[in-house]
Amino acid sequence: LLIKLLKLNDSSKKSKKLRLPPGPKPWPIIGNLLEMIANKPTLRWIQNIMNDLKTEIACIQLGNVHVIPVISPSIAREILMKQDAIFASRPLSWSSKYVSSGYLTTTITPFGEQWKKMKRVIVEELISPKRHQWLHDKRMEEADNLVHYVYNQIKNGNGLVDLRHVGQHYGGNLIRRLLFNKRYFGNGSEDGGPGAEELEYVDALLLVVRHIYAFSVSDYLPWLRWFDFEGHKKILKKATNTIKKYNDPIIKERIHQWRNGTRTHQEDWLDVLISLKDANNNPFLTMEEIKSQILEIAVGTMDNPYNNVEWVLSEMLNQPEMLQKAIQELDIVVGKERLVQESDIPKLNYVKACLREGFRLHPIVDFNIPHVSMKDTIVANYFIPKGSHVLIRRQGIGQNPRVWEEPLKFKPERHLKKDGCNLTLVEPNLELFTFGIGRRGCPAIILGTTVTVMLFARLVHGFTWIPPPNEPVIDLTELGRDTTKAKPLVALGKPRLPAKVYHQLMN
Ligand code: HEM
Repeated sequence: LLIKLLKLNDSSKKSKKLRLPPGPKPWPIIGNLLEMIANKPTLRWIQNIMNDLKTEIACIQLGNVHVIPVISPSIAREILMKQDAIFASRPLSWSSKYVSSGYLTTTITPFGEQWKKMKRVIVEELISPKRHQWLHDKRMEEADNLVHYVYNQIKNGNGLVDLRHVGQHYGGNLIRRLLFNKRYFGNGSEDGGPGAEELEYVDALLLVVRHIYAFSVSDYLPWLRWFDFEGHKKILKKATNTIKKYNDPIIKERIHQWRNGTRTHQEDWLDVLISLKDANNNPFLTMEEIKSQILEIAVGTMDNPYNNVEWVLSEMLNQPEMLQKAIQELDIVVGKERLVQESDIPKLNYVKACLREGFRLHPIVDFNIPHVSMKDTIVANYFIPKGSHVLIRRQGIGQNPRVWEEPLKFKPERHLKKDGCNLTLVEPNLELFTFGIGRRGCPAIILGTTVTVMLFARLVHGFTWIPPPNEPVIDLTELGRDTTKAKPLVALGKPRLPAKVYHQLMN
């Protein structure tokens, strides 16, 4: 025991010699929380601190938590590749516990057996290449509905289309199709658009995304956990309950159908989750696990594709020669007699270069999901205490002037490889941050890529887009509190393929 204590003392002396990354001087107990409260939005406050200190890694103390924002690819690699095992946990917070029904899920669940169990289920059972193939027709159904809906909106209106709305509901439709094999919870809408239920559902999913890691004071001072100063808990409770209001009766009914033998054939992810068995042939997942994992998947798949496509189209409407290049590629690969198919994706390198550029310049949130250090460690010669929350800043990395030439310019060409081989949205060097890497990296690279490319390619190949008359140059201002576009992208659309291509969708 004595030797152990001496060793511990020695290593703690060593680590104390090392400094924490630079950051504002913290107050006792509360750290920099007062500054955080006084400098909303927190994202901009943290960006300003790093800019003022000219640092690529910082330390901001919120209560007793060291928050470590990072904008350097090499430091990100040190954290997510070299020391991946140390940084493989997630924060404990009221919000993540509530949304995951007590950490029963994958993405927001801290490192441990439950996370391992659920991640294995996702990787092996829901998104394996074989399962991806199995779900192909369902994805195509929603890709067709996307074109059908936009076509109807143009035909029945003045040609103006809210492309944020379209992208969000394509994401919502797709995830409901994969999870529950349905587009509508209620009667839906004949033109292919959302009904009142889907509008409520998608709004609730987006509210959860926005508030789950929203820097609530009570998450950093556990003795204040009963308070809800910012109102985040109220919003999260309401949004989570709205999602459950739609999901849970379907899940309950389906479990009942499998148990009483009225359902025997798997059609979607929900059937797969219910049918999993343990070594004794008992259900592998409890009803609570299925409910919370389904909620998390719905939340986690919503935001990236629509945000990426909205920004990329906005940038390209302001630089029509780029839009023309993408259309040219699509016309060469696909022609004008049919719609884009998933099998075209490997050949659409310019299209993928545009989407990569969107992920570099305009990721939906600057902060990646926090990674928590499970022991004291050293990164970039700085001391990182156990329990620190590392926030890889996706936009900080993507716009880092040390890494990218003219970092604020939208230039898809920078991603094109000379050998013309199949470009992907992945960045193994972390010089941009799309799916992450390592133990906590996104397991759904194929699905995420497919959804994003299909949304963009179908919109650009199926329709001609120009800015609306009242906004000849698309306003590229970001919302203050996060990196989404301040104003939804509305553009003037016109079908560009022969009428029969759209009419086939109506039959
Ligand atoms: C374009 C679409 C998508 C993008 C850009 C994306 C990006 C990300 C990112 C950045 C992370 C966090 C990585 C980290 O913590 O270091 C993540 C985690 C995750 N994503 Fe995705 N994602 C996408 C789509 C999806 C889809 C469709 C699913 C469906 C199953 C999914 C499932 C997950 C899961 C389960 C995790 C958590 C992994 C863990 O904590 O172990 N993602 N994703």
